[in-house]
Amino acid sequence: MAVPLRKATGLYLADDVAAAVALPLWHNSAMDGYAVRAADTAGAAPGSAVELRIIGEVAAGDGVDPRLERGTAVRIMTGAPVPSSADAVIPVEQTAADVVGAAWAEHRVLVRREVVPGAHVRRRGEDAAVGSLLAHSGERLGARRIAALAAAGVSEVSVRRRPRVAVIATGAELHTGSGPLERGQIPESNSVLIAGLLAEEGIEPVSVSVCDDDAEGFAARLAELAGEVDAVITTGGVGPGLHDIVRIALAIEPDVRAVRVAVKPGQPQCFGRLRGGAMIFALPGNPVSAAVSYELFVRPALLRMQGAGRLHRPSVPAVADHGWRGSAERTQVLPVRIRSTPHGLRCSPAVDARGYSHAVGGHGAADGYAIVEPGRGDVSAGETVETVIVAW
Ligand SMILES: Nc1nc2c(c(=O)[nH]1)N[C@H]1C(S)=C(S)[C@@H](COP(=O)(O)OP(=O)(O)OC[C@H]3O[C@@H](n4cnc5c(N)ncnc54)[C@H](O)[C@@H]3O)O[C@H]1N2
Ligand code: MOO
Repeated sequence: MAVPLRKATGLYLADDVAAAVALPLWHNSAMDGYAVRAADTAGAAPGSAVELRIIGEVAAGDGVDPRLERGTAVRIMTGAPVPSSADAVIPVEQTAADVVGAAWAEHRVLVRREVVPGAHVRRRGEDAAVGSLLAHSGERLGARRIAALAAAGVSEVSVRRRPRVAVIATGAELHTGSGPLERGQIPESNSVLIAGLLAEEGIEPVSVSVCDDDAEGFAARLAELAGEVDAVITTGGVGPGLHDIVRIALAIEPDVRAVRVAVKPGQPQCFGRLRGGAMIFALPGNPVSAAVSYELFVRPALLRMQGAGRLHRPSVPAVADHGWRGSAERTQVLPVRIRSTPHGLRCSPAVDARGYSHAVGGHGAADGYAIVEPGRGDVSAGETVETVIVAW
């Protein structure tokens, strides 16, 4: 879909974008000074100044093109078009004026240094030629890229639309109101987490709801959403428990699989496509498991739906400040605090590595995750691990 450039921040390009005009648009001055013919400054030196006659002035925004004859100069300001008959600019500081004490000359300027052709001239197209590609399909339109396109005369871009996403947190224990917590109740946080993670990607969920462990009500809500949205993200209810209604409701879906992924935390999940058309990402209820699963599986899928060229964040090595217990058979994804030092990144566990799928508090202080491959065993202080920074 085509959108005005100024409304496209955070969206992904559907097409390559070429410069509509050259950058810079025309030869222009890099300095406040005098436009000259470089040849006219031949022999100029501190002891033997060359005098040039001033025939005019060009300020930024002026459309004039004064014609320089031999031995003449034009006052010119930064960004103004260099007269077609000039080939260099001399900064005002490298000249002397015809009035004692004045910075700028009125009629004649004294030049005390030779200049070469092209000096202080920003050449047409030196940054980008007309028609050259400034952005490519699949790239995210950040502020810098948008500014580049605006400068190159682009006013509209073709982008992929953001996916429509619904979020449902499930669990009879979840308390969303402001009243007192009864025994067995906990404040609901997963829908806040998932809606927030979506917002970080620029996606405003079309609906966010919290559902108690009523299997029929959940199935009905899911059927309703399946035809309306591109993806449904649920949390909780995927374990083998008696009340794990998400797993139970999804069992009748032919294109949804219940899996146990080899990641700690985040084992039980259900993924696939609902009969109504939407993708379903049924994440485990433990808050850190839900966050890790979103990062590993949901975020890349949502980026893919938008045609993004980069699906994964870069992983960066960091040295462990403190050791921790590893995970024998599964890939361990450990919330870590990360700090930058003159010798590189350092990391330390933000949670107790022995068990943290529930540790929503420590997870909140994490800057990223350490990704420890299966079979590596415990990580000792001083060892290097790969980390992915998710909040900084
Ligand atoms: N017998 C077994 N029990 C469990 C297994 C297993 O394999 N066998 N797996 C464990 C693992 S690992 C996980 S993860 C969980 C997955 O269970 P569910 O997806 O059914 O999650 P719940 O039981 O609904 O909740 C787990 C935990 O998280 C809290 N929670 C859930 N939703 C929210 C929310 N929206 N906001 C805040 N906190 C939430 C919930 O209170 C539980 O403490 O199963 C294990 N058990
Ligand atoms: O594998 Mo569960 O998702 O740890 O907590």
